[in-house]
Amino acid sequence: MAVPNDSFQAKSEAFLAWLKEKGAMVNDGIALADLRQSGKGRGVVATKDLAEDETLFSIPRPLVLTYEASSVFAEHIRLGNQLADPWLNLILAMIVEYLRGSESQWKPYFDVLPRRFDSLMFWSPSELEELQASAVVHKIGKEDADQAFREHVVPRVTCLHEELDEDDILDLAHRMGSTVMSYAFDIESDKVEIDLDEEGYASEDEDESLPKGMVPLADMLNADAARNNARLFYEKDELVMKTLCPVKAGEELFNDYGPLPRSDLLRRYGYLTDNYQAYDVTELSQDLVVQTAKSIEDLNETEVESRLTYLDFLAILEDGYDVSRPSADSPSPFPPELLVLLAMIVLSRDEFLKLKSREKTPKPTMTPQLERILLCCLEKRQAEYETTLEEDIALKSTFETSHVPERKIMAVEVRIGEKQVLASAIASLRNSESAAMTGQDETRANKRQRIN
Ligand SMILES: C[S@@+](CC[C@H](N)C(=O)[O-])C[C@H]1O[C@@H](n2cnc3c(N)ncnc32)[C@H](O)[C@@H]1O
Repeated sequence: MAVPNDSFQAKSEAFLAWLKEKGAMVNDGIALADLRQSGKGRGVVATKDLAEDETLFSIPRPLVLTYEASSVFAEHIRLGNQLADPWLNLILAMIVEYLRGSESQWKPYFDVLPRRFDSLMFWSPSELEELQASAVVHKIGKEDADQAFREHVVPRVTCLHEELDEDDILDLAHRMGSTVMSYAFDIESDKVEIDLDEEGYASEDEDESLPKGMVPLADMLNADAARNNARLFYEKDELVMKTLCPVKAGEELFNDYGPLPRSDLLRRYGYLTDNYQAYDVTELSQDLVVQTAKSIEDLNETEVESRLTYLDFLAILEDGYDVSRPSADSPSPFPPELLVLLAMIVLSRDEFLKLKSREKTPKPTMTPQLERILLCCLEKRQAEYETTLEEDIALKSTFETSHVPERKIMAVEVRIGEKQVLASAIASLRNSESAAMTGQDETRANKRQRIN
C-alpha cells in the first residue's frame, strides 16, 4: 500500500521539483528529510556516503530571493523609494513576493518556509520571565522592529495592497522578519572581497552591510555548533553547497550558524543544543561595571565621565561586556575591552592626561585592583537572578519525570549556562585572590625567618 503523501512531504517534493526545473543541481546522494520527530522541522541528510568537498547542490543566482531580484525593486527605483537597511529591504521583498501568491516565482519556496517560530520575539511575557536576569531579554527589539515596520514597511506595502490593514501587515512583517533572521544569508558577490577572521566569520560591521538574501535549500540545513560538515560557496553564477569532510549515508548535513551563546541562539533561531554550551556568556552592563568601580574605589564622578567620553571618542566603549567560559584559545573569561574600561577609570588624573595626549589607552592587564572590582561586579550580577545555579540544576532534574513546556526547558538551560559562567569567573578571581594572599604570607614568613 502506498504511504500517504502528507502535505509536509508533498511540499518538500514540490519545492525540490521547482528547484530542479529552475536549473538547480541537487546531488542524488542527499534528501530533504522530515525531522519533526527530533524537533528540527526539515533538514538535509546524506542518503549515500559523500566525499569531502563534494557538491551537495548548486543554486543559480537568479533563484536567490533578494530585494534586487524581487518585483518590488523596480517599483522603488521608479519612485525613488529605496531603503538603506538591507534587512528591511529583504523583509519588504519577502512580503511583496509572498502576497503575489502563484504569480511569484518563489511560491513553492514560501510553501516550505515556517509560519510558527520559537525565537524570543514570539515568547509571551511570562515565558520571557523564565530567562530571569539574562541580558538577552533586552535584545529582542520587538518595539524597535514594530516602529521600523510601521514607518517603512507598512506604507510601502499599503501602496500595493490597500485591502490589508496595518495589523495584518505588521503580522506579516514579523513573520518575514523572523524568517530572515533565522534563514537569510549574507550574499557575497563573486567580486567583492570581504575581510574574514581566522574562523571565517565576517566582522559585525561587514556582516551588517552585506546584502541579505534567501537561498532556497541552503537554508534547509540545520546547525549544531561543532558538527558543521557543509558550507556555502559563492561562485559567479551560482551558490554551491559543498561537504567539508566525508559524510556517511544517514548522517545529517549541518551548516554553521556561528559561535553563538545559547541565549542568542534562542533569540535568533528558537532552539538549543548542548553543543553550543561552550559559547555561553553572561553580560556585565557598562553601568554595573562603572557604578561598582565608583563605589569601591570612591572615584570622582566628573573624572569617570571624562574617561567614558574619551573611550567613546576612541569607539571602544561598549554598552555591555560578555564574560565567557575560559577555553584553551582564550583562557581569561574577561574581554580585553572590559579590562581597558576598568583600567582607564581607576587611572590617576595625571596618568590619564598623559595617555590621552598620545591617544592611547591602558593595556588590558589584570591587576589585583581590577580583580577586586570585577569580583564585586560578578557577585552583584549573580544576585540579579531570582534562583541560584544549584536550585536550577535541581529544577532541571525534575524535567525528566514531569511534563514541562519546551520554552521553559530552554529558558532554564540558558540561565543555568549563564550562572555557570558567573560561578566559574568568580571562582577564578577568588583563587587568584587567595593565591596572592598565600604569596604574601609566604613572603612575610620568609622575611621573619631571615630576621630570626
Ligand atoms: C535555516 S533553518 C533550517 C531549516 C529548518 N529546520 C526548516 O525546517 O525549515 C533554521 C531553523 O531550523 C531549526 N534548527 C536548526 N538547527 C537545529 C537543531 N540543531 N535542532 C533543532 N532545530 C534546529 C530552528 O528552528 C532554526 O530556526
